[in-house]
Amino acid sequence: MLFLNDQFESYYNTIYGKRWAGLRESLIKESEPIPYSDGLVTPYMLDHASVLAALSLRIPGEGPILDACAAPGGKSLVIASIMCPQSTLLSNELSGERRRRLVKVLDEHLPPEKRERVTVSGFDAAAAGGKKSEHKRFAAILLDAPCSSERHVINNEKALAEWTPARPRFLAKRQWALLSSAFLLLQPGASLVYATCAISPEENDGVTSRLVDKYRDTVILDPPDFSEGGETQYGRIILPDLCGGMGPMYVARFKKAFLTP
Ligand SMILES: C[S@@+](CC[C@H](N)C(=O)[O-])C[C@H]1O[C@@H](n2cnc3c(N)ncnc32)[C@H](O)[C@@H]1O
Repeated sequence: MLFLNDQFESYYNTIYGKRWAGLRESLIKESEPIPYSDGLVTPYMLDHASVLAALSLRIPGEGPILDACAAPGGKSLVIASIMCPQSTLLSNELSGERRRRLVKVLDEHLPPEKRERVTVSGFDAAAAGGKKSEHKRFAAILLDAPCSSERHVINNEKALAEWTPARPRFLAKRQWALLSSAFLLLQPGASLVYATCAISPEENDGVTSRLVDKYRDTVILDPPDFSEGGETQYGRIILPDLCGGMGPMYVARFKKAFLTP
């Protein structure tokens, strides 16, 4: 079934030009998740682009890792499967209902020795940076932020009918609150990955550029290592039209510098 919204078409046509028709078609097709099974008790179905995003996080030798927006838990499983024995993972999710799903996913897929090092919490990750006591707490942070999710919107009649350009604008603001908060929670020298499944650059690079501008003395851009997709100004984006149906997935990676006195 093909749904249409003129504002949506015009917004993405302006951004992607001639590429939009093909990209649109690829977003309408169902994604094809594959079983991720490394270090898990039972495989979990994940889009390969999500695996690449989670694997982008530089895993510390020790210390607490935060998955700031974790439900339903696919990326937490990937991180838990590769984290070092001296590390713990805090899988955080604001929504109570989604948090219950997260716990179930972790319980079902992680072996006991990994599961006992993963804790689930439910704080507002956008507000956590406002607490000085939380600053520099984490040795690595994954922020897989709530986003435009155009692949969902384009396939959902109601969501598409309700779409206006205010949606990416609103979500970019929400992502900025989350990203700037996450940066404060990060230890000097630690790795931060900001990922979304949005194709709107107002989110993605638009949000990353605010971090780079605001913390220019302490943010170090650390582009992700994977080669899938294309480079953007600050990160990489995997789009389904040119990546065999994978994605969308935008990934930017940063390190926090040690400030010299
Ligand atoms: C893109 S989804 C995360 C997907 C997840 N990382 C995975 O791989 O399965 C974003 C999640 O962030 C949660 N969220 C939204 N705002 C939040 C906030 N302020 N603090 C914590 N979680 C939040 C949403 O409820 C949603 O479950």
